[in-house]
Amino acid sequence: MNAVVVDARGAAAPWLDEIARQGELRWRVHKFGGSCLEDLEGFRRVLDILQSEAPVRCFVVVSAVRGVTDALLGLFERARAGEPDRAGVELLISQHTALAHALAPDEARTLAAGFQRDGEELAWLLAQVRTAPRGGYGLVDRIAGIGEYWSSRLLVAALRQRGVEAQDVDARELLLVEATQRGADAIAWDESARLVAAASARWPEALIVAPGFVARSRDGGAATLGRNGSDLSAAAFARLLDAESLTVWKDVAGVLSADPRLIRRARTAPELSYAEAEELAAAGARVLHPDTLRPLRRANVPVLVRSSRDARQPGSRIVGVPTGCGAARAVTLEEDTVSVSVRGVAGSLVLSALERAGVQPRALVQCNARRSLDLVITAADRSRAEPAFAGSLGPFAQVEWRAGLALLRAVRAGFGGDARRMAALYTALADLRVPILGSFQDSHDHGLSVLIAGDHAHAALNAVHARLCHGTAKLAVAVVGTGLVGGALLRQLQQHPACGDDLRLVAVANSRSVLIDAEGITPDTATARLNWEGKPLGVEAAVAALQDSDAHVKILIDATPAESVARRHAEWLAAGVHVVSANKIAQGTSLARWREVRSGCRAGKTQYGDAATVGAGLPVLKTLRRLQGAGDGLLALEGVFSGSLSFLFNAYDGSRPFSELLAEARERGYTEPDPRADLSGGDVARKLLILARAAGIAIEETDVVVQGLVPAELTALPAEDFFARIDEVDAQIARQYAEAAAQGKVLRYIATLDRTGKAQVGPQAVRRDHPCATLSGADNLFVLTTARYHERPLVISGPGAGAEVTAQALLADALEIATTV
Ligand SMILES: NC(=O)C1=CN([C@@H]2O[C@H](COP(=O)(O)OP(=O)(O)OC[C@H]3O[C@@H](n4cnc5c(N)ncnc54)[C@H](O)[C@@H]3O)[C@@H](O)[C@H]2O)C=CC1
Ligand SMILES: N[C@@H](CC=O)C(=O)O
Repeated sequence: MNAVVVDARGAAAPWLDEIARQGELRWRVHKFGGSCLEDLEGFRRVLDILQSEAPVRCFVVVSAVRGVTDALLGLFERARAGEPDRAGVELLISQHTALAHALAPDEARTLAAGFQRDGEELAWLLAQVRTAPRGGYGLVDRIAGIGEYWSSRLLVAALRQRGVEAQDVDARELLLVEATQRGADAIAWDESARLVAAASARWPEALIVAPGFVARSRDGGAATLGRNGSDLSAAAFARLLDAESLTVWKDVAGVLSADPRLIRRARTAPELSYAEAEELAAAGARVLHPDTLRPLRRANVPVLVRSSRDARQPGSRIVGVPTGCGAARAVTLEEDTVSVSVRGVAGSLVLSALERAGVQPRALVQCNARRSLDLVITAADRSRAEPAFAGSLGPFAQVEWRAGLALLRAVRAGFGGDARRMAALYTALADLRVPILGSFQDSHDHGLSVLIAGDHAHAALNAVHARLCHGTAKLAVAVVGTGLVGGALLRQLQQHPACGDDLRLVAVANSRSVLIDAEGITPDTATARLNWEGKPLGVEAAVAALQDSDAHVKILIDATPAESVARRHAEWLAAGVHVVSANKIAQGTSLARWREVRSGCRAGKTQYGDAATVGAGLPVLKTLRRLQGAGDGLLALEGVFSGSLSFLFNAYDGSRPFSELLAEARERGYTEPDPRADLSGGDVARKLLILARAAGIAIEETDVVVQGLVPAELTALPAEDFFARIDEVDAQIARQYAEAAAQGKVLRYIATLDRTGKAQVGPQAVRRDHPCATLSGADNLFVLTTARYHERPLVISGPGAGAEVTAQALLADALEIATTV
């Protein structure tokens, strides 16, 4: 079956039919720059990447080995100066021969012989340079392109050595260029398309490798595509092959949100539009040349920019309509600029004067009504612009210059129309007390530029980048525990609209490993990445990641049952990290530990989110605290505080063993990781202690009378042995149930507390119409009698266990802290 090919260019493109006839599989084009092929290790990384691509149809475009094109141009210049450098030629031959021996021993001799032959030809060409017409420049394309041929041959041989079917093709037989044009405009698209279609019909189902940078001019001579020409070659092949994608492999992780030399925390922009990427390129970001993007944009071929040094990273994706969060894709800074304000003449006159002087304005605002034009040019261009104005603007023009400025640009489509984003930019500058001397929205609305004094430039870039590109960095979160509750939390985080923007997940940990990513972890991928990339660093590493983060609010979420994690809560709180916990140990064990948490909060001016620890997020603690705050003291508290025990006793009627119901409660995620924590009454006792202390009743663990359901001899057994003897629990429950039934009652696991601190938890036989007897599922019940809720108590009831409700309590606590800090 033939693939249906739609010509995204909207023009007739007969060659596409030919490509389509060759089968359903679309090509993926890969481009490896010299930085990827810098040495043996670089080649090996490239080979690994390509091996993992099979069996997709790959068309690979390669640059010369790093430094080789410059070396060839150096040889050319020395030849022009009459200093032929035979040793330089030999050096290149031996460099490539060594690579051949290491990468493809089976074909090394043939490759070496080829390099030697080409080397002889190179030496001959260099010898002709001095006497050749046009100062030898007619030969430079033949000389400069040799490196690409050599690296493509090396790569093919190395692939074959690894058993990958590969074939090299000569790009000079496929890409035709007009000598009079430059960049993408130079490519003779229709003729090149016919050549590619005809050649590709003969290509086997193999990986094809072509040298980048080189092409053929219409007169049949060798041509090259200029500096960074390999990127353009790859873009041209991607368009001509109607490729599924073009991946440009570099030594950086993608398109960065700022110049990494200025912003240490510059991060990879996950997605950009072609226009945004072009805007960045025009603003000087060394990503992809706009010439590379233009043909792809027209053909709508997605471009991936990835690092061959870390092929696991997804890199940046450049597409027609990007999605994703983040207020700006990137922030750029042009230093050494000057502003010029011209009044009293038509703007068109000013612009043509600049054009004649060869000066490209970096930003401009025209006000027709006031016949004024404000524009920004580079300081270097001023020496050409000033005389041009003097000669052509006439006597009425008022020209005002201001030097020592910098142009800071936030790149993102629609930025200038989004009040929230603009406000974020202005606020970042206002916080630094940096005056905005002018603001310029580009005509295509791909971003907004502001003009500031040059001496503020770096601080301003930092602040704007932190505010716009790092999410708003309002809230950084570390999640410890990725089990039932932690897993549900990660899913909820993924769905939350603030995620990735205002809220950044910087660390995830479980009992085995920790994953840190200051740029933000996509919650969806967190567990997979933790398993794959995590390191056994301990929870402290997650806390350090929070502390390193530039977010305004840093929150550690504890979704573990671990004592070792709970033990550190107070310390982290004191160090400025807010803690949100489902883990009840820090507040529900000794009074001293509860007090440490309180003093941690005071010392670090931090908050402790504990809604999940009682009633799985039912608004019990919050209500109790509000009553306390208003002077309404607790007189008594009674109810069912365990979701799992509620479920067990609501369902138990003697027809199924208690242990069978326990298995179901575990399956539903109601029990503690070790269900004996529930059956022993320990979990309920912890909740009672947390509630009592929140109500100002400072009782100790030993003050709670606990009657459990686990026979004493089973409490200390390893879990496996306990489950092997679970029928002993069944027998005990069956007995207690029968005794209660004989009195016309049912069993419920009830907690009680009075204002004197008398506290107990345990099974009770209650009448069938008792409020605790009328619950269903895993519902909890909290009956609060207070000074003001005296005649009729305040009752809170609802699901008291389960991963989803518990996770939402954690998330809600974290968001509440973020908004109240
Ligand atoms: N299941 C429920 O309905 C509710 C549970 N909770 C509490 O939530 C917490 C988690 O419960 P589940 O998710 O059911 O447990 P789980 O056993 O499914 O998951 C526990 C997670 O914590 C990690 N962990 C254990 N020790 C650790 C350590 N020392 N350092 C780092 N990570 C460690 C484990 O690797 C695992 O990822 C418990 O404290 C539980 O009491 C609170 C309210 C309701
Ligand atoms: N295991 C607990 C879960 C919530 O804390 C319970 O059963 O209530």
